[in-house]
Amino acid sequence: MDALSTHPYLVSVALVIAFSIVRFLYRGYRIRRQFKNLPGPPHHPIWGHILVFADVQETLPPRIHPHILPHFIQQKYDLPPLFYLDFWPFGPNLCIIMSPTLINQAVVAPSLPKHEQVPLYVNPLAGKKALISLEGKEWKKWRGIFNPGFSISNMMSLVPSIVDESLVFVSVLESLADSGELFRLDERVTRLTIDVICRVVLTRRDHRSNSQIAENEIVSSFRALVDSQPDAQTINIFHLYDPRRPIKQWYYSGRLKSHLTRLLEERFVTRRTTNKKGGPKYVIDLALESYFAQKQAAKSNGFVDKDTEGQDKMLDDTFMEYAISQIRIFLFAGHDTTASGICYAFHFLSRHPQKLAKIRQEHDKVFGTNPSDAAAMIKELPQKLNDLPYTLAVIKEALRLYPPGSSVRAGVPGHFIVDPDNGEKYPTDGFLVWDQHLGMHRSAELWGPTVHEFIPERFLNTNSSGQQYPNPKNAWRPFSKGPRDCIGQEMALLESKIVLVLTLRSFDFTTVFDRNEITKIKPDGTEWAGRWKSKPNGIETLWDDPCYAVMLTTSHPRDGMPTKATKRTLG
Ligand code: HEM
Repeated sequence: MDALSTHPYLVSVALVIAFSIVRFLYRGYRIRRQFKNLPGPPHHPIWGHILVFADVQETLPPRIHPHILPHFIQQKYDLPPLFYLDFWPFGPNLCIIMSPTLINQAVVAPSLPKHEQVPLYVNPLAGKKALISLEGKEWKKWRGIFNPGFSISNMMSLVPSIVDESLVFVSVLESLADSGELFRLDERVTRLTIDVICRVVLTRRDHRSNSQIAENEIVSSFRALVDSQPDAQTINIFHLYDPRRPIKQWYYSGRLKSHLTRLLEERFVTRRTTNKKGGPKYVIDLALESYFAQKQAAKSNGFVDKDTEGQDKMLDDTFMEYAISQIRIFLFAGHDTTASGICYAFHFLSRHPQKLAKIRQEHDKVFGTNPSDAAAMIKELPQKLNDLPYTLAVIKEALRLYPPGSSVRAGVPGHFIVDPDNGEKYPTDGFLVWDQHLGMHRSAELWGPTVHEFIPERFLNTNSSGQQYPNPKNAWRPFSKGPRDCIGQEMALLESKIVLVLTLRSFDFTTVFDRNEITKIKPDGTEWAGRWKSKPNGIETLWDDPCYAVMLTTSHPRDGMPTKATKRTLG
């Protein structure tokens, strides 16, 4: 009797396995072959670029953020500003672009669709309707609805609210300075940025989230969700495929949704009575106005939306679903990005006393020499924030050296990136096209020999010819460029300016990376403790700085930037 008739199931299973292996190998062969004539590091017929990645990582300190690696790969193999990396089967294959002219052909005109990795990562945190992963008409409609709230003119009207939240941060710093303790600056600033987002987007004075001084249901559910994301730097499959994760995410997502629903309903009822004419408009109020205006316009054109027909005077389910997703994405995309920029501004200034003196002088000039006058002045005349070119240059330089994020797109069949200098065409189909902000910001070819130095002056006098420090066109792009650029960029810049003005003249900051000291930091709700593991290479700095960016769900300064604050005595 043959095997087929005695063990039919076993034979079938064996055939399926054999077929899958052949398919896997054939796929691998085709993918590896794709790289034959593409620019990139030396390519191995079996390992692709996996060993290149491991080799370069070996020369770097622990836990560096993955978006720093392509820069070092490019340096080691002297690669052009567009190159490919083959990580199959461990991840999508990459088309890495570090040139403004080339990347604009993927994110500006045209703007390619987001890569499938974006919703995969974002949806558990923000739901399926978040702007960052929507496409086409749906994205356009909802971006249009939320744009007015984030416009610079509306943000200016919300400056007093941002100042109020920042003053809480100042009082937190005062008590930390009084105690003399070491604390994680990143955590304190992150709580501030969460409070600012909640305030600006959603809540009035009486509904402040106050996460800087107490626990808050929305903030704790949101942070539990963020913490539930898998650690991108582990290959431990028990962690990566932890079956408890979806349950945790479902639970916290549900809690967040019910809190936000209640707040939105309250806000809907009170907004007509509390919104003064010409007064500040919270982002959600303006979104509601745009939404109802769009609905009205559609109705006038004879279009009836069956799902929301008859709900003109109430919050309909469609608005609720999208609004909740947007609030969640604003919290997610806006909190630690802004915090990282502010922290690095503090850090670089503390390492460059002359630049610190220069920014303090600017604040004295615009707000007078008594630091405690500044808050009231900003509230009364928010336009004064436009008179701070050096402060803006400091923030831009901090975001240049450590951009918190980047942008990833899906290559499409038939779309090639064309090098205008030589007409060379580069395929995008099948690749994750990576708008590599850090690589671009750290390119000596673009920024000159001082590329790794903290020189805010490079963003001043951009019109003068023969500049000492080049500031190449479109090469500064922490917020990305094109139609899918960051909706919250004006808010992030305004908030950063306010925080620097309210703190720099009152405090000195020193970062401390002595391991013995770091272990003494009081528990602060963060996951840093126990995350540090020295590497055999003994390297603990990057670009001569221990405070490099690491990955903890998103980009953060290493160890949360352990800092000591001291009060300044003004003479
Ligand atoms: C320094 C602070 C910030 C940085 C560096 C930053 C960076 C970015 C980048 C690079 C993108 C493009 C992402 C992509 O293409 O996938 C983006 C998009 C986005 N950002 Fe920000 N962001 C910051 C602050 C904020 C704030 C404060 C908010 C809101 C409160 C926000 C909300 C968003 C949203 C909703 C998108 C998606 C926009 C769309 O696809 O239409 N961001 N941000």
